[in-house]
Order: sequence, then C-alpha cells, then structure tokens
Amino acid sequence: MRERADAEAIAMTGFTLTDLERALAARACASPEESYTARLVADPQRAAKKFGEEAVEAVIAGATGDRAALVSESADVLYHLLALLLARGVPLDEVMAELEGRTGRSGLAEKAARTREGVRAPQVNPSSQGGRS
Ligand SMILES: N=c1c2ncn([C@@H]3O[C@H](COP(=O)(O)OP(=O)(O)OP(=O)(O)O)[C@@H](O)[C@H]3O)c2ncn1[C@@H]1O[C@H](COP(=O)(O)O)[C@@H](O)[C@H]1O
Repeated sequence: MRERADAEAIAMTGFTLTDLERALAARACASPEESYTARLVADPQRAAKKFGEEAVEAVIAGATGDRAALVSESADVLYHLLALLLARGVPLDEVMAELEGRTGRSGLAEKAARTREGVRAPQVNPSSQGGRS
C-alpha cells in the first residue's frame, strides 16, 4: 500500500531533471555566498568529490534497504550529478543522447559482447550511437 501511494505521488509531479538543470544553470552565476550550486560549479573537483560522497550514501541506503534514505540520497545524487555536469560543461541532453543510443540492446548482450581482456567487441546494433564505458 505504501509503495502504491508513493507511486501515485510520483505520478503527480511534473518536475523533471531538465527543470532542475535549468534551475542550477540559473544559480551557477550567483554569488558563492548565496548559492551552494555556484560553489560547486566554480570548483569541479569539489563537485566531483561531493557527487562521490552522495553516491556512497545512496549505496549504503540501497544496501541496507532504508527506503526513505534511498529516496533522499538519490535526490542528492541527482542534484550533485547535474552540478558536476554543469561544472564540466556537459549538457544533460548529451547524457540522455548517450542513453538513447543504448536502447534496443540488452545490457547483458552488451556485457557478453566484451572480450575477456576488456577489449571492446565491434558494435552489432546499428541503431546504437556509441559504446558504453
Ligand atoms: N536540490 C538541491 C540540493 N540537494 C542537496 N543540496 C545541498 O547539498 C549539500 C550537500 O549536503 P551535505 O550534508 O554534504 O552538506 P555540507 O556538509 O554542508 O556540504 P560541504 O560543506 O561538504 O560542501 C547541502 O548543503 C544541501 O542543501 C542541494 N542544493 C540545492 N538544490 C537545488 O538547487 C537550487 C539552487 O540552490 P542554491 O544554488 O543553493 O541557491 C535549490 O533551489 C534546489 O532546487
């Protein structure tokens, strides 16, 4: 029941990562005294470090099965990932295009296509725009 209620609440929000990306871009030029985003964008190394810290916290929440913490930490991860992308001049659209290029091919098929030495086998899906790292 709880999970169904959560799903209904999620369906009601129209807020997207693109909305958040726009909000961060608007804050990036603010004073670092006024904006946490501006601090991160001014210092990509710090943005990367914070992203890593938040990712680890999400890992712990996921491993322990703490649902509320996983939601909260996932929000931190997404925020910090967008801040890192902004700091490094990578538009979210570029990441989405990378993901779109992976559609139509199972992750397991891609994994199986790799050689044991880690050398990438030729891509067999013509719709795929690029490989995975
Ligand atoms: N979504 C977020 C968001 N999520 C997390 N955080 C901040 O991320 C920080 C990380 O949490 P920590 O506990 O690690 O913070 P900390 O220990 O104080 O951080 P450090 O001193 O280690 O850098 C906190 O200060 C949170 O407030 C966020 N800060 C901003 N946003 C969004 O960005 C918008 C602009 O924010 P500002 O740039 O601060 O105006 C906001 O309106 C929000 O929409």
